[in-house]
Amino acid sequence: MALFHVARYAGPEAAGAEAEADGRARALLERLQCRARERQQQKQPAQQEAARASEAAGRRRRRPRRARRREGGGAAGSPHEPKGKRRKVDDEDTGGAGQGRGRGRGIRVRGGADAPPRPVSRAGSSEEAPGESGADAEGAGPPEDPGERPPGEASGPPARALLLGGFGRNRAPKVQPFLPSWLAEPSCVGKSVTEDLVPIEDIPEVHPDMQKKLRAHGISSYFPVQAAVIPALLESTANGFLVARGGYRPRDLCVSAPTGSGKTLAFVIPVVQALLCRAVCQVRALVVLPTKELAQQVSKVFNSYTDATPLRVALVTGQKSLVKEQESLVQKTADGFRCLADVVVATPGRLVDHIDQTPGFSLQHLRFLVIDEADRMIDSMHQSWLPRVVEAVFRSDGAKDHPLALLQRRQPQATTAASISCPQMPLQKLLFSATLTQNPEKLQQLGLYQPWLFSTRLARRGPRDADEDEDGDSGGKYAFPAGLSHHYVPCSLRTKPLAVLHLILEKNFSRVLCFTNSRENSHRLFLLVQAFGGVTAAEFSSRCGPSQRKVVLKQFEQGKIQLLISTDATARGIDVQGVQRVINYDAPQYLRTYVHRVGRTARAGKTGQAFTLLLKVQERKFLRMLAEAGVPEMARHDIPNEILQPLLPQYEEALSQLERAVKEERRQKAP
Ligand SMILES: Nc1ncnc2c1ncn2[C@@H]1O[C@H](COP(=O)(O)OP(=O)(O)OP(=O)(O)O)[C@@H](O)[C@H]1O
Repeated sequence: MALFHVARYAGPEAAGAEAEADGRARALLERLQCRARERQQQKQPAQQEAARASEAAGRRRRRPRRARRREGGGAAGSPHEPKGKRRKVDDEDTGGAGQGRGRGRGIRVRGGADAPPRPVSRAGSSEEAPGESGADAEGAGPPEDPGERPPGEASGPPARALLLGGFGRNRAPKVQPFLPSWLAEPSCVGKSVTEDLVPIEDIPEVHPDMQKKLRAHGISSYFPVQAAVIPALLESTANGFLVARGGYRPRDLCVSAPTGSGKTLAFVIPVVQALLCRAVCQVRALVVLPTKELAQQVSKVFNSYTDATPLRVALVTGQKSLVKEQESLVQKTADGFRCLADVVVATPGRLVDHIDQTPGFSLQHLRFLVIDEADRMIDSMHQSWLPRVVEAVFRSDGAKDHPLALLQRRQPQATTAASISCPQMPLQKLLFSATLTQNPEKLQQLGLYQPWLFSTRLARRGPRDADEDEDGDSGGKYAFPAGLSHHYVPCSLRTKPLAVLHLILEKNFSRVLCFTNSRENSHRLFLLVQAFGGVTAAEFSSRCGPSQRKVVLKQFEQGKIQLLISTDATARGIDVQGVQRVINYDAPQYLRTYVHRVGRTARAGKTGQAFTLLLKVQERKFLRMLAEAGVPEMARHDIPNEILQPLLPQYEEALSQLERAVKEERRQKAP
């Protein structure tokens, strides 16, 4: 854009000869340019300072405001213009130099190459911010007569000129995510439950009586996770469970190992052994699990290792009435209450009910808090069960002047000479899962003390990786049982049930656990399979009552049910012997769900197969998710239409039966 208009200067002098005027104008122009340069050089330090300030202010300003200023304004007298600046412009306007001075300063910059054109006279005053260099204005648009530049002046901005702008947001420096060292450098646990076995006698810390019990249960060697965790846990109870070694608080343990790798015994054995030396029955170990069935399974394992000992195990899941459960926890005596359970296995909701409503139920002597399926339990933290437990553990009985008040448990604080001079029973948290989160933020909710991680998988780079599991994405983060083979079956929505029937009938699959994504899907598939006939099937979901679920699981375990159609209620932890195949009728949305579902087979070193039925639209995403998860190989298993053809007539008949059954159910439900 034009910087100045020589003709306007030429005006008064042009009365005589135009050429003379032209010459004078040029001379004047050169003089002005010289003066401008001189001033520029004099002002350089101040300008640089101001430019820095302006740049900083520019960065703070929001973009639309900047744009407004550029457009409107800066015009002299603009209400947006700072007062000082306006005054300066006014001074210049009245200073007599008029356009000449304006030109001197007019060699100032425009806000940017894309700023809208403005009248020359305003251009001079609108960009009056100190430190702006007019030289750039020349650079911003060609001068009307480039030949009139002073010799040596380049057409581009001079080297020391300051450009307005630089408002572009500077990118914040990238922060490298990092994991706390306990997460980044776990104690590695062997993966193979067939090769990395440790004979029972190689861990002498386990009491001979306990070893005998293990052998009686058919266990001659420890699985890798047990060989790592049992000694670590026993070490923290080496002086009895009341005081940790040296009076120091023991570290909390986190264990991440594949499904079916024996995590349950990894805590049952040391906890039982530690409590065997207790004198008075108190709740010393609390195991919290997400589902009733799982709690029942774990309490069964505790029972099998505590029978013929004075230790008592109570199960509180809501399967029995509150009163019945209360009777298994406490007994009213003449002088108060007597505790009846050393180990309590509970679901979180029912546990809180007992903390609130069971008189005499105390957790003040709790030594071990086991959180099984820990990642799932962290998800249920909104129920606030953990703060309630911790509060109950450190509940004070009042009476500070009581002689035993000194020995009363207090919330742990920093370890100091004073704090260890009066040792108290520690509370140790033990976390177990096949898909333990590595997200430090999530783990922080558990208030772990110097946690120690045992893991079969490689350390992760950063918490970002750890976060991804919730999005269903990961990078080789979970270990799968070695004996598990993964398959997928491409099919359409219509042929999905047929594919299941084909796998069971034609391939002679027995003891199959089939997962759907909702209880409605489970129910309908069950009705359809029943209507089709030839398969002993059952359903397992929240549609069934607890007792019905218990019966179904038992029958499935006994081999009386060929196909168990279930929601994710059985996806975690359930240990049913002899499950040879898992079918994902509905593809799981998240990797964690996949890991747990397929982990119901190929347990304890056995082999198993997992089939996932995939619609065309699901194929790419699902296969990518598993590839990134480190699934060794995903075999494609095509079922050609010709194979399904013979099943079709029976299938069509079953479909119409299903339709009638669904209608009938709706009719019955209708008010
Ligand atoms: N040392 C061992 N030798 C032989 N069998 C074992 C051993 N330890 C555990 N098992 C058996 O392995 C099976 C799986 O164990 P467990 O249920 O503890 O696995 P898990 O790691 O907790 O699996 P999930 O993550 O699915 O809950 C059980 O049937 C158990 O009896």
